[in-house]
Amino acid sequence: MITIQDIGYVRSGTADLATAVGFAVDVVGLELVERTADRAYLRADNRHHCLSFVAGESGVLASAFVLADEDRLADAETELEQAGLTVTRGDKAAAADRHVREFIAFEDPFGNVVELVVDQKEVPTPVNFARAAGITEFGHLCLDAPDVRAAYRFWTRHFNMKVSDWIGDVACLLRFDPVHHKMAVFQGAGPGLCHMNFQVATIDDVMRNWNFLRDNGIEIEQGPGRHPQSGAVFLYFKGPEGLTYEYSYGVRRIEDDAAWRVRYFDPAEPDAIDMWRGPTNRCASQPQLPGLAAR
Ligand SMILES: O=C(O)c1cccc(O)c1O
Ligand SMILES: [Fe+2]
Repeated sequence: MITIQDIGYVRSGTADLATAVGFAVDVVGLELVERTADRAYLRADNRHHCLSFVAGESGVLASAFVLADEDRLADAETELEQAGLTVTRGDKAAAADRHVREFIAFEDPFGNVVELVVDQKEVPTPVNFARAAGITEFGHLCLDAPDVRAAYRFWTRHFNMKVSDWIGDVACLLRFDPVHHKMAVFQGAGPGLCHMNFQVATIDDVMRNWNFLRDNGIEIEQGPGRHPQSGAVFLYFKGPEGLTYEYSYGVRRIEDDAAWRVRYFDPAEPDAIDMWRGPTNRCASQPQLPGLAAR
């Protein structure tokens, strides 16, 4: 069993570094920590970064989770290899590029590249947010997979993940600490990053951000709404090259693990992911729950 302590970062390729960084800073509100000719690192909390852009082909390169130490990393490598996966060890330069001490990489059964890292650099300086979006932290990441049930089996068999809620067989919300989910899998045609989430401090931040995004002509994909699963008030919007961002406030915590009963929501219901039944504007690259076809 591989014990994940936290989510680490999303690493994304971009064909237009300046535009990707401009959006992450000026629109999302993240702090630009470091920028070179072909790299940019952005942060939302005390992690050195939770999002990095690499100049080149656009598209997600990896999603990272944090393990406790190098012995756990070695055990993870063994377990994944025994499960038949190909695992590669990052060399010193690659680790430095990720601001971690050590890492391994593998592809999940659907081709999502996952990195398991040890000692992600912590930056104690308060985050110098580019915009007062109210961000408190990198909240969760959501991967795509064609078979969400199989993804659930993979992530719960080899990792300390538990399902918190299902949305039919099209979405699975997973936890590894008291937060309702820091990882999710949504049905998609192939591998991919469905979205990355940032928690904001208040419901007012969600609504202020909504107005800010609309005033600036940003494509709102869905929300403001309230997820019936985590209870969070959310807003999805689209960044350059199809990267979907989510702000949310008020995610539920599951303090009594043993007492939690997994729930199974019907994706055909109009309130499957938004109890307010608000409009949606999701496009082909996004998971489209059957009940949410453009209304
Ligand atoms: O927060 C949630 O419950 C949630 C539900 C459906 C889809 C999501 O992205 C979520 O974050
Ligand atoms: Fe989400």
